[in-house]
Amino acid sequence: MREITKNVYWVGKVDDRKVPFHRLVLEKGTSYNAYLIKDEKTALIDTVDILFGKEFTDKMAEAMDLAALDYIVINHTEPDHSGALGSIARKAVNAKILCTAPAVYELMEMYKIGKERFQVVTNGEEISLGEKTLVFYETPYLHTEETMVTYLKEDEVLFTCDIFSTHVADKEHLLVSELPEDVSIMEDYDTYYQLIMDPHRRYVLPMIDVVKPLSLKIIAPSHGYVLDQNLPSYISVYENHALESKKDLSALILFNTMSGNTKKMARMLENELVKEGIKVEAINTEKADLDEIYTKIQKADGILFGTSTRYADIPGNLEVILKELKDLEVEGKPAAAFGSYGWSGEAVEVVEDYLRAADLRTLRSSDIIKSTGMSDIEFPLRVRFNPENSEKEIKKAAAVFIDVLRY
Ligand SMILES: Cc1cc2nc3c(=O)[nH]c(=O)nc-3n(C[C@H](O)[C@H](O)[C@H](O)COP(=O)(O)O)c2cc1C
Repeated sequence: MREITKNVYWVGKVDDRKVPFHRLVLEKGTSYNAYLIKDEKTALIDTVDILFGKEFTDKMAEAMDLAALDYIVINHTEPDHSGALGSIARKAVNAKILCTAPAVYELMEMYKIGKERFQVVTNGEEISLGEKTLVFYETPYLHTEETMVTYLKEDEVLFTCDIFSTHVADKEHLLVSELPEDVSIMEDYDTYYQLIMDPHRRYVLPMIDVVKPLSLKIIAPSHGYVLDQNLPSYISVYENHALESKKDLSALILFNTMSGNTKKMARMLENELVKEGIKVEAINTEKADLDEIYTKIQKADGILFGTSTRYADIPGNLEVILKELKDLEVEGKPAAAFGSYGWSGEAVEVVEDYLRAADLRTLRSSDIIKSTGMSDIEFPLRVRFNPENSEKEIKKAAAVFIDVLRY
C-alpha cells in the first residue's frame, strides 16, 4: 500500500512484461492501478488484471479485514481493471459493488456474482464514506459503454480508470512529481491517447466538460503514472486532439426508392449530417443527370448510397452509377451503403461490394467493432420497410459516418 494523499492508498500491480493488449504488445509494460480509500467506510476503486486477481485479493486480505470493506467501485468492466472482482467480492462479503447500470450484467456474467451485490450509481450521485464523499460521473465509451469516473470530493482526486492513463511499467515512480525533472511522460501519454482513446474521440469533449469544472489536485488513472502536477496540460492533450477536425465538409447522399422508405432514411441521415454543420445534397438518382452526379461524387468529401431491394436486386439506375465509380478516382473517400428492405435486403450488400471494389473507404460493422469495440453500429445500414422506428440505429450510424468524415 502506498499513500497518495491522506487515507488514499495505491494498491495496484506493476506489470513489466511485454503485455499483449488490444492486438498490440505493450513494449514498456503497464500497471493496473487500484486505490483504497479509508474513512468511516472503506472503498476500493477498481482492481487489477485478471491474471493477477488472486495475488491482489490475497495481498488485500493480508493488509485489511476484507469483511470490513464497504464498497468496491468498478469504473470500467474490462478485465484488466475488474479482474480481481470475483475473488475479492467473495471475501469482502459485506461490500456493495458500485457501477453504472450497463456494467451490472457484464460483471455478473464475467465473475458469477449475484445481482444483490450491485448498487447502480447514476450521473452526479454522491455516496458518503464519512468525512470523504464519492461522486460518480458517467463517461461512456471512454473506454467502453459502461465507463464512469469517480471523484473524491474533499481530497480533489479524480479516479479515471482508462482515461488519462499511460502504458508504462515503472516500479520506482508512481506520481509524476517523483520523476526526475528532465523526464516527461508526454510522449507515452500521447501514444496511449492515440491507441486507446482516439477511436472514441467523439466522447472526449463531453468527458472534458465533466472534468474541467472539478477542482482537481490529483488525477489517479488505472494505468501508469498518477498525475499530481500540471493537470491542465494533461487534460488539454485530450481536448486538443478531440478538437482537431476537418472543416467545411460536404456529403452526397444518392438513393433510389420505390415507395419512399429509403428516401425517408436518406432524409434522416441528411438531417443528422446537417445538424453537425456538414453541407449535404440528397439526390434521388432516377431523376438526376448522371454526368452531374459523377462530378458531385468527385467533389463530395463522403458519399452515402441508398437502395431498397427489388427481387433481390437494385432497383432503378443506381447500379449504372456504381459501375462508374472505379473510373472516378474516388479511392479512399468515406462511403457507406444504406437502404430499406422487406425480408432479405440483398441490394445494400451488392452496393457495398461495388464500393469496396472501387476502393472507397467503405464503412462496415466488422471494421467498426475491430477498431472501436462498438458492436451496435450497423453498416451497411439496413432497415425493414418504414424506417420511422429505427431512428436510433440511423442516428448512431450517421454519427460514425460524421466521425469518419471529420477525422
Ligand atoms: C416488387 C417488389 C419486390 C421486392 N423484392 C424484395 C426482395 O427481393 N427482398 C427484400 O428484402 N425486399 C423486397 N421488397 C420489399 C422492399 O424492399 C421494401 O418494401 C422496401 O421498404 C421498399 O423501400 P423503398 O420504398 O425505398 O423502395 C420488394 C418490394 C416490391 C414492391
